[in-house]
Amino acid sequence: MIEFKQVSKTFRLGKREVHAVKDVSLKVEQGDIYGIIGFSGAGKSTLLRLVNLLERPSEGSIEIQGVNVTSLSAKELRKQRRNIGMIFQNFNLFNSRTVAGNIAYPLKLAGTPKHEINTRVEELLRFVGLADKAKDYPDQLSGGQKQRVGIARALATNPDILICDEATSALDPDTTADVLRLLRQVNREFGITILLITHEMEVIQSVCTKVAVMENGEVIESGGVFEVFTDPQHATTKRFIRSVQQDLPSPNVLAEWRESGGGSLYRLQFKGPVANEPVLSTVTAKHGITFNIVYGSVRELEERLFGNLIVSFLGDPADVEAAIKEIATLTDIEEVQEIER
Ligand SMILES: Nc1ncnc2c1ncn2[C@@H]1O[C@H](COP(=O)(O)OP(=O)(O)OP(=O)(O)O)[C@@H](O)[C@H]1O
Repeated sequence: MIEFKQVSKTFRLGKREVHAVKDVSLKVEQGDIYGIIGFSGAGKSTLLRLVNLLERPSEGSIEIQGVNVTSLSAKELRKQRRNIGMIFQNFNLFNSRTVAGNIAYPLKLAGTPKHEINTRVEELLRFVGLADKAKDYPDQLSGGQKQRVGIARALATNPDILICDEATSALDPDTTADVLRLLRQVNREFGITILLITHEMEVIQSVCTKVAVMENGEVIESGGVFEVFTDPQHATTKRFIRSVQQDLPSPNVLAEWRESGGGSLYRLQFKGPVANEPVLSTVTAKHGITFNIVYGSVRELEERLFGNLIVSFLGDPADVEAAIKEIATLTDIEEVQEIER
């Protein structure tokens, strides 16, 4: 659907070169909600501008639906752009036009007949839940409503791809959740492929199917959201995941536990169906030991369960060791060493 092939983008600032994107190869499949996450300056916006055809790569190529867009003529580019809807952090609505006028704008540009525009605008207003706001102006709307107008406008020309540039960064958590739900609906009902950039792991966790983590212009890790969340490889990815996942008690609680003579703590991770199985109780009972759950969380990612438990084992040390060995054959287990977060 969208394929980056060894794409680099270098900006020249006088004698200085800024390598905004370095050798990025990524494949966004049809129907994906693909999230690109990274800290400020990682190269996310530049990558979007390359898909959006606002920048040309210094090296490599980008294919959209099998077409190498790096070699298109100006006319072909305009046509291709109509197939890509875009929403923005600051909504980018025309304040002088009504809600209906904003949504109609891209259709007017495309030369759509007036009666068709009216029907389409009504349909889109209903879809985004703003049927009663057609005649309002953007200034009269909340942030979440403005972004709904942005989404309706982006969908007006029936694009195959929707690009979201930090689309929820200016919204509060509840409104963010509403807008993300709407994006999921756009993806499911219309089969639109979504490519989004964000610096918030919550967004990736709640809506994306795939994720790429960027740092210093490079993609340092990518894959299915469940896989990346449950088995992150890179320190930066782990940092992002920690921002949404309370997977350890606070340092104070851990210190208190150790000071009160609490034994070694182990972290168990359960992924997918095994999360439902009583691994701990079965194995500890078999070895004649007991366990204490000190901390725990179970979350759902991409409709799969992912559990994280911090436990201590009580019993004869040899039995505890044997039980831990057996648990390790069934799921991930490691001793909790660190107190620092
Ligand atoms: N037009 C430009 N000219 C020169 N340098 C640029 C240009 N656009 C981006 N850069 C540089 O490229 C690097 C990547 O910037 P980019 O905006 O893509 O990062 P980002 O991950 O989107 O960051 P943010 O989240 O802050 O928007 C930065 O060092 C930035 O200063």
